[in-house]
Amino acid sequence: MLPNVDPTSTLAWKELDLHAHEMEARHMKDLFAQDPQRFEHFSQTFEDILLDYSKNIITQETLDVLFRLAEDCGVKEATEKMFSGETINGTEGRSVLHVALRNRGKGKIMVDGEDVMPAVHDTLSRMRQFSDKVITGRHVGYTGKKLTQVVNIGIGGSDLGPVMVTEALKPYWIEGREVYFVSNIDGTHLAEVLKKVDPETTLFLVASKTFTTQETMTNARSARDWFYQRGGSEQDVAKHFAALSTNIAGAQEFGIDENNIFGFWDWVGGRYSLSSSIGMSIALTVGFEAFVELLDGLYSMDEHFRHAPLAENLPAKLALIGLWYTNFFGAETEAILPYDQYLHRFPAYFQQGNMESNGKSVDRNGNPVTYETGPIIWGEPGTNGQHAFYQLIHQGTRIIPCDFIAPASSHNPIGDHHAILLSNFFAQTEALMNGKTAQQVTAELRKDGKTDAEIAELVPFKVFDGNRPTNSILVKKVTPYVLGQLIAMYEHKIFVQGIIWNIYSFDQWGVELGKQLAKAILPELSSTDEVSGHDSSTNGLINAYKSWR
Ligand SMILES: O=P(O)(O)OC[C@H]1O[C@](O)(CO)[C@@H](O)[C@@H]1O
Repeated sequence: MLPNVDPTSTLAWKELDLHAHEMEARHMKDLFAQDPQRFEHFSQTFEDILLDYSKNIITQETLDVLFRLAEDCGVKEATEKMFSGETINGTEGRSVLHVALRNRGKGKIMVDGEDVMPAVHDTLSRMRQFSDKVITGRHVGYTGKKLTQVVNIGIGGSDLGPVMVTEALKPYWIEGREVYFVSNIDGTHLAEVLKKVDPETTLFLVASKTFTTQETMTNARSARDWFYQRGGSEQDVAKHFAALSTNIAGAQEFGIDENNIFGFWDWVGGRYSLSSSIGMSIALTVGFEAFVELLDGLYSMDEHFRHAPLAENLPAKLALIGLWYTNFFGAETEAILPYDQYLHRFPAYFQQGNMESNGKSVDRNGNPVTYETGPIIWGEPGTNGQHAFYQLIHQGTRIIPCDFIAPASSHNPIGDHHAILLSNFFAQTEALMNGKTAQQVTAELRKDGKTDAEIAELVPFKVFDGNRPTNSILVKKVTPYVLGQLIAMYEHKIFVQGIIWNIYSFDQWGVELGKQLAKAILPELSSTDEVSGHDSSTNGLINAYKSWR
């Protein structure tokens, strides 16, 4: 059982409430002026990752009380429970053990009295054999050609992780390999991918934890039909289709050869599954060695998270700083802004990771929470975002804490591109923190030869209040290892926040209602009768669709 503490009942929460009122009146500029060593005091390096959290509206006192809140809510105790396989996913009665998938240590991890590590190692070794065979051409297609194209069919956690990682690790792709992803039920997604691949050289991965997800199964069946229409036979499915799933029977029923079924376990949440067999598309694209480096990175951050005290714990710090704004400053959203084109799906990946985990309004006792929980997560790579939505971050009415992420070294050191990119990163966080005063604006306008009247008119529009919080995450280079560390850092951030908010972070009941209703509506779309059983808006939309199609 997880600790069960209403965070608002703790002294720390009450102190934070009062302290936030004081801090609202402070400007980060002054905090920097008062402490010339603020960067040293509010930054931490872990291996090749530097987290600078000095540009936040915090003092050491803020952090101390936040750490106390985490202690009072049992974060450390809960962490141990997760790592030791306790049933912490209360509403589904499951352990939460994505950390076992990348446990590179020798320790056992027990679930219901059984060590899960032998099965994890066994699956990894089957994945290694299979990916090696496909890459080297020892597993070939039905006409004897090498399978150089991979199409991963999956959605949500069975798609976003592999998409994000394969994109992030593009510089590590094995030459000649191609990977495509089909997730949306919109036939366009599948059709456009199928235009690019050749049935003789394509390996389809049906990635679904449950092997029942409507979108995935529909896409998989259509892909198999396409394969048949282009000369593949039922026997050939064994060469061209593999399944990544906990539902072995379902995969067999689909016709997938048991040698091509790579299982995982119900204690792996979909959105935490990229290091399970769901990562097969990653291994097939960058090779198994690089996949193992990714696992090593995940493991190193898991170990750091598990053992470092809260005051030296990167995921815990990110979690607490985020919670500070969500619960005490009214922040509704958080932006993740990678200054690395390869990381362009990182925000989308953690949009699911965070919002599906902590988008909850009932606590672990089943009572409505009286405080805000998971923020809205969004983001785009810099510098594109600068020319799109940064205006609102700088001068809008809302506070939007932002994480800026960048590598010091680019995989593509063309001319001065990387220096320009990083100058923008540094400039943005500086501008968001410092802002620009009316005096500064006035002086600039005067220099430009504006009259006093013009200056008076323009100043209000050109002032930046600043005091907009950012975390800067600078890494040496985005390698598979560092990427693994970044992923685990954000995963554990989500975990810490969920524990403090006293919610269950590893279920997702909120996605069920829409699925149920869609199933009920589907037959109504093909009937000729006018639909009248819904509210007038839903009836009206369905009937308009039927008359227009
Ligand atoms: O891997 P599956 O079982 O197809 O599920 C896909 C996704 O659907 C969800 O259950 C939400 O609808 C996610 O949690 C999951 O990642």
